[in-house]
Amino acid sequence: MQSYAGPEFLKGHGTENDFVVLPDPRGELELTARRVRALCDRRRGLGADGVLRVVPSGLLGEQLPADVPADAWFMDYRNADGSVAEMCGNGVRVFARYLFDAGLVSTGSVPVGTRAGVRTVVVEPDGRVTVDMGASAVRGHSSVTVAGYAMSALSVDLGNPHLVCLTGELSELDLSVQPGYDPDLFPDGVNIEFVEVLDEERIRMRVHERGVGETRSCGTGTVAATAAVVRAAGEEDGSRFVHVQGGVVEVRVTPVTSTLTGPAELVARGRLGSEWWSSLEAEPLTVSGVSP
Ligand SMILES: N[C@@H](CCC[C@H](N)C(=O)O)C(=O)O
Repeated sequence: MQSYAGPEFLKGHGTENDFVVLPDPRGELELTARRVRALCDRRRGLGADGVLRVVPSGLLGEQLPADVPADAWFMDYRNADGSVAEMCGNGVRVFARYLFDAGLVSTGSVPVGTRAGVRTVVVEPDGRVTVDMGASAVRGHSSVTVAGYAMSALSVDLGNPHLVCLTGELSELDLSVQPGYDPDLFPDGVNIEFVEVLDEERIRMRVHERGVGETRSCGTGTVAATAAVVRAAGEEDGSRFVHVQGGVVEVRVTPVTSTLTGPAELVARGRLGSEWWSSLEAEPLTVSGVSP
């Protein structure tokens, strides 16, 4: 019989970009790609776009970026396909919500370690959560193909890679398949944003995330999109409300940094089935490179 004494989990989201949060204060969880895929499976698991392991930076078991202190909490982020990513803008806001709610940090701003370096997060008086995302680095132009139609794209780095396409009406885009991109430029994959300018203050965005597929929001993607739109408008810095399928976030970009503000909620907490979790311990054998 299944006993529910496995690892603790929480479920949360930021504008419907959803995550399983796994508290791991002693750095004991063995979070394999198989376990991540099982947790994120929307039929056989809890269902999520990604997993956020909450671990002290010093216990991560990986080389830390130079600016991450060993005593900061670290967001060990994984995409739904089990791949590791450097940063997640919605994830880090949900992560900070967990730290505050669990009493692991007190009020004020909290530094969170990520593979892209430290990101500082603040809970606003209205309950929204803001993260300082650092500078958005524009790398140059490339192209993206959707259903055989090629569009020009701007490469923007937020610690993780993005290609932003400024396009028109978004509702007809079929993002159920991976859009084409230049694999020589992005050998590890890329997040791809499609952006429609609504007016001087508002943009609409859809996104195909690396390691996930189409999601209802992507925090780093909203910052990349705003950076591209502000640049196209000939501005040095600027703010936009970014309308995604899961809600609205507010983004500000300047030449030296950027901020992302929006809702971040936790909706459930529980324990994983111990037998289920243990059954996922060993990676299954792969046949011709295909994992069962
Ligand atoms: N949803 C995220 C981005 C998650 C990582 C991304 N899929 C990648 O592989 O870089 C966000 O809110 O930023």
